[in-house]
Amino acid sequence: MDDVTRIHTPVMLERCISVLEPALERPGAVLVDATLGLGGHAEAFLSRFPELTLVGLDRDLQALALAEGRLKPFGDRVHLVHCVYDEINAGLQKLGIQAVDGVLFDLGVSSMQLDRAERGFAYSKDAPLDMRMDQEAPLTAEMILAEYSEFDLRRIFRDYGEEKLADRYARRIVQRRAEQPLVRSADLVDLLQQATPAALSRAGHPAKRVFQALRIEVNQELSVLERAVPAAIGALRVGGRIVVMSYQSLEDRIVKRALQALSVSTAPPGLPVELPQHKPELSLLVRGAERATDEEKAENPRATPVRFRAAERIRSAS
Ligand SMILES: C[S@@+](CC[C@H](N)C(=O)[O-])C[C@H]1O[C@@H](n2cnc3c(N)ncnc32)[C@H](O)[C@@H]1O
Repeated sequence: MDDVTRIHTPVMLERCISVLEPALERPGAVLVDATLGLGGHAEAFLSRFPELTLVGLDRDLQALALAEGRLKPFGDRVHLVHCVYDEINAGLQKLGIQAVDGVLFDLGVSSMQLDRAERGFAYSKDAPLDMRMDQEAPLTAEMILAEYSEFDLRRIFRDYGEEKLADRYARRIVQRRAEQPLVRSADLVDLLQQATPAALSRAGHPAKRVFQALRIEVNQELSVLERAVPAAIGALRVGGRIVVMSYQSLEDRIVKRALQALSVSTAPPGLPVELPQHKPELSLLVRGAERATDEEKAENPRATPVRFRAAERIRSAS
């Protein structure tokens, strides 16, 4: 087993188990781990529910290879699929599975992706500007920095990084690439540090938000998530449950909207009562977004920003 799988502690594991448990006790239950990563959550679920079948999705081939080794002891109870999670239904169809009892999303990058410098996700490690979760995907961070217009760079830094200095950083990148391309993360970090006024350099690392924005753009994370949550809900049988853990507000906003949209009656107010009403398909299991306990945050700093949302499917699509 690779070292990275041994040191990884799954975020809010006991909470995930307690929320999904009522749905997974059914004989023949199927859980989709839509963000398999290193298989930490998956391994715990397979151990806790001896009859459970697990379908693990990931767009990262290295993650799938590591998880495959870790989950080998569970034999044919495990099915791994290399795909983007909005392709959940195609993945299930290939396996001949019509509906599932639970879906778990633990969004973002894995500790392995951050730790392996060559993947280019960490601004603290010099590496090629890659940032692809799927090593077969066509777009890298280097290509974005070389090819996007100043307007588009500013837009992604502002919209995906919530970066106040988006204008300044986009302008500097365009000036710099006219002389020399940006190919390594250290080149970009240097440029951002030099472009940050001293008064602002105390408000966190200047590269943090730009790296987040580039990663989101490279992997089209937000548009994929917008499609994936409704698709996952569509795959749940009635009584099935979904848990989503997000690590930044842009993702959490998408998850919140997707769950809320299906948990309220969608009939516009003021319509005569005899008209057919769209009844809610989901019941929210958590009020707002739950956070990790102080104890868990102290033990596992990755849990600090997590926002946990969950819902149960109470009706099939109308
Ligand atoms: C935070 S890690 C999951 C860790 C996992 N829960 C564990 O306990 O080991 C997130 C994983 O989701 C994968 N991922 C992120 N976005 C994805 C997407 N759109 N489709 C498929 N996998 C995705 C990443 O490649 C990464 O391996």
